[in-house]
Amino acid sequence: MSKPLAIVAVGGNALITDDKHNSIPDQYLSVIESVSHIAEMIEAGWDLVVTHGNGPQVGFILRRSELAKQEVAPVPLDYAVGDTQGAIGYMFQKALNNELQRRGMNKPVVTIVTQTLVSADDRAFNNPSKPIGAFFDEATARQRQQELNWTVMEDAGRGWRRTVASPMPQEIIEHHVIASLLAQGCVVIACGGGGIPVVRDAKGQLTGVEAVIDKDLASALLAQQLEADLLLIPTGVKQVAVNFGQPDQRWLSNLTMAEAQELIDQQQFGAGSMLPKVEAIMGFIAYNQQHGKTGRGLITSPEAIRDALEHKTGTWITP
Ligand SMILES: NC(=O)OP(=O)(O)O
Repeated sequence: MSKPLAIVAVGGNALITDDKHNSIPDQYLSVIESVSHIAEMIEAGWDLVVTHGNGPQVGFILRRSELAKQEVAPVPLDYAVGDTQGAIGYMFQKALNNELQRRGMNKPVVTIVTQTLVSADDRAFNNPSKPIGAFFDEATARQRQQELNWTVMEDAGRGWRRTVASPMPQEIIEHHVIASLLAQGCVVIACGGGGIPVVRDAKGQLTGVEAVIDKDLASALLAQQLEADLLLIPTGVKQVAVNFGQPDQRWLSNLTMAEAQELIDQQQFGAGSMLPKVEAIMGFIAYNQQHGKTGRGLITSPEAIRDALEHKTGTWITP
């Protein structure tokens, strides 16, 4: 009997504990911490694809490129996404290799440069809404907007950031390769930063485009294409809450699709924080409902994954 398959989608922000700890070695320490929980799932019998965000990191690459523009040619955004797939994938690959070896598990780990198909007509290209890079105060963000032609926005109460276009993912181009590697017993790291956004012309040729895809949406699409049993989105809290941060805050163990939609309509989930996670999982569940599949969705913190899989905590989203 084949093992159950989980897609685990780790956020790029989760690798950066605060703005004083955003160096590559600091990020690697965060990766080491998160892979210990991921390795527990592998030990418990799951096949795994680890996907990851790249919001802060891709912004850092663009900023380095901007600062060095007198000396070296700039990095186009699709290549910057590719750069983050390599660098963050390397962190997860190395840390997972070491953690599995420490646990006596001989399992290959591999990172796949992943392209994600988007539509050239996606209206997101006219409305840059994906925050990337560092957080600033409003005055600094506005200054960069004027001087460097950035688009900027306030990000979920945490500060101001640069924004780029974030079109809807339509297809994970390499999903058959990922499935084949899973069948060979590999742990696969894929869809980094939501995948490198590409468009396909009438002759089937792919061209990279300047955007950053939401990693939760790309992970949900990959979960559909691989017919995964679980889409797991680790985040900063053990459970989703209603009235988050208020005296009447209430943690949720289970959310049906109808309940989740009602809470979205009540604007209970923050744009750019819990909302995209809930919506991504709802998209996965809706696809499963339409196609007679049973895959489920779970939101919890990395350290609570084991308990959440035993339904002791976490928020499960179900039909
Ligand atoms: N690409 C992406 O969604 O990255 P973050 O999760 O880091 O924002």
